[in-house]
Amino acid sequence: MAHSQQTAPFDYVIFGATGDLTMRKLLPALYNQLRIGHVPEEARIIGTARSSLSREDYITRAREALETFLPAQHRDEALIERFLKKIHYVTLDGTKSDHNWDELKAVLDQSPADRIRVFYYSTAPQLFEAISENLHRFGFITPHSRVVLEKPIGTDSASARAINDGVSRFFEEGQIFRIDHYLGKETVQDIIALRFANPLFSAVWSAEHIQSIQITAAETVGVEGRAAYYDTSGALRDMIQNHLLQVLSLCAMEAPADLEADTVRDAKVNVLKALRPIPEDKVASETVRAQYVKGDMNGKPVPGYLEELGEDSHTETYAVMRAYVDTPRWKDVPFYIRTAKRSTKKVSEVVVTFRKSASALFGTSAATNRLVIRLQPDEGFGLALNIKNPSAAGFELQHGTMSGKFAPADGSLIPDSYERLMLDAVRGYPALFIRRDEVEAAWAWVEPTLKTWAANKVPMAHYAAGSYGPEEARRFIATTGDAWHEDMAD
Ligand SMILES: NC(=O)C1=CN([C@@H]2O[C@H](COP(=O)(O)OP(=O)(O)OC[C@H]3O[C@@H](n4cnc5c(N)ncnc54)[C@H](OP(=O)(O)O)[C@@H]3O)[C@@H](O)[C@H]2O)C=CC1
Ligand SMILES: O=C1O[C@H](COP(=O)(O)O)[C@@H](O)[C@H](O)[C@H]1O
Repeated sequence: MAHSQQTAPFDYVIFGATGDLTMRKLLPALYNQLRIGHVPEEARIIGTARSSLSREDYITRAREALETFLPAQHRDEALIERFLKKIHYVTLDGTKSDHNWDELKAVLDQSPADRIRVFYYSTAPQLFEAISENLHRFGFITPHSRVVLEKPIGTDSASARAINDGVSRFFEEGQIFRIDHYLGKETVQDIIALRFANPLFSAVWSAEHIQSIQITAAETVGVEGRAAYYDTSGALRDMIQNHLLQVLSLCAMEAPADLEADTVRDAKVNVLKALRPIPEDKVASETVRAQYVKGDMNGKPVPGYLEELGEDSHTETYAVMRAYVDTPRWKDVPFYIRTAKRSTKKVSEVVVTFRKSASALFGTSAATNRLVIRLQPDEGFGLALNIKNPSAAGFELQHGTMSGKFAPADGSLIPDSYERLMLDAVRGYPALFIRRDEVEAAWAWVEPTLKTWAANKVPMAHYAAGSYGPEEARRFIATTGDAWHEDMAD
């Protein structure tokens, strides 16, 4: 995935520029890239939304966002001023052809015709086709244009196909960049480095040596201000269909011949297509869904999901699925995929449990080797090993852990995933974006579970906010002889 850090001058046109995502992630990401010298002087950011705002009004909001969301060590008043000068704002309803497109044209026409244009759709996906159609109608889509699509790409296979078809009427697949911000995480890319740059792991990365793999993304937050979206989505659609299946495909893919975008994406989609289907009559035994009820977080009482929502709901805030990748490499190895809101602690990690040593030398005293790839926070890895207990009189084993940090060599902070992704879209570098067939294969696999859950054929379990999850999940993983990482001895 080596590529140049240099970026040509660009115009970044953000639809949804007044929204939460733009303020919290997109503007800080572009600022940081300017700070480290990856944004050329000519680059401009053109925010658009329906809200009627002057450029000054918008810049005031953008300044507040940077002051709120930039890490303190990155804030630099002079640089913030330089960044804000790049920003324009056009009041525009992207779905209406009789709106303010002339004003957007006037701003874009100030740049040369071959200027790279990135259209970032930070809006609900139902708007994507209409915005694309208007961009086409008014001649904004040039050969140097790309479009970035925010998640969710649909709520099931049919709606994902409709969104993809809608955008594809106006953009070539090579111009479409579907965001999965987990792929922009440096630590997620570390899965590739650990697996393929270390013979230590590549030699044992198969069913012969691996007993199971757990992939967890747990959060302490609830649904915050996004209840309206979340309640129509739920944990499976929000986290598993996209982020966690991407992590799974990086863990399970065959070695790609090179790190070109399509070679890696081919390898990933092969995994998604090899996922053993979970038919509707198996959903109850292969998945767990749950909702948090009131509990305690850091000693403070927090309400349950239904109380936060203010109404009844069958939306899950916790989801577990057991996946099998039906390839010779992964014969019958369970992959446990788990996500939770209002969990005990925030942690995203991959836990690889190796099979027990076959050597008779130490009897049953040798523990299993375990590799923990900590995606966030405390980014790094730990490898649990058996070593000799030096204080024992005879020959006794004890557990030792070899660990390392995923940290930039120059001591700087790990960049936020949006920094890498937003600039990769400018560079036209799609390796860390999801191809259409990946999105659709992922929906196809989760769909029977979604349907079965929607029909309430699987009981909704409950867990206290601030806990690791429901008791049902503990019983579930034990049925295949495993335990969750937090319940393990080491
Ligand atoms: N927030 C987050 O952390 C994440 C968000 N996402 C996704 O990103 C997208 C945006 O999320 P978020 O920022 O939270 O949502 P918000 O509701 O905060 O923002 C939506 C934005 O879209 C604009 N908008 C709505 N309708 C139109 C229209 N017809 N034409 C132009 N602009 C329009 C709104 O402005 P106005 O009303 O002024 O038009 C606003 O700027 C969603 O699809 C979300 O699922 C994905 C991952 C994380
Ligand atoms: O896409 C989403 O991701 C976040 C979690 O992202 P992370 O980088 O903090 O792990 C999640 O909170 C949100 O619900 C979901 O839409």
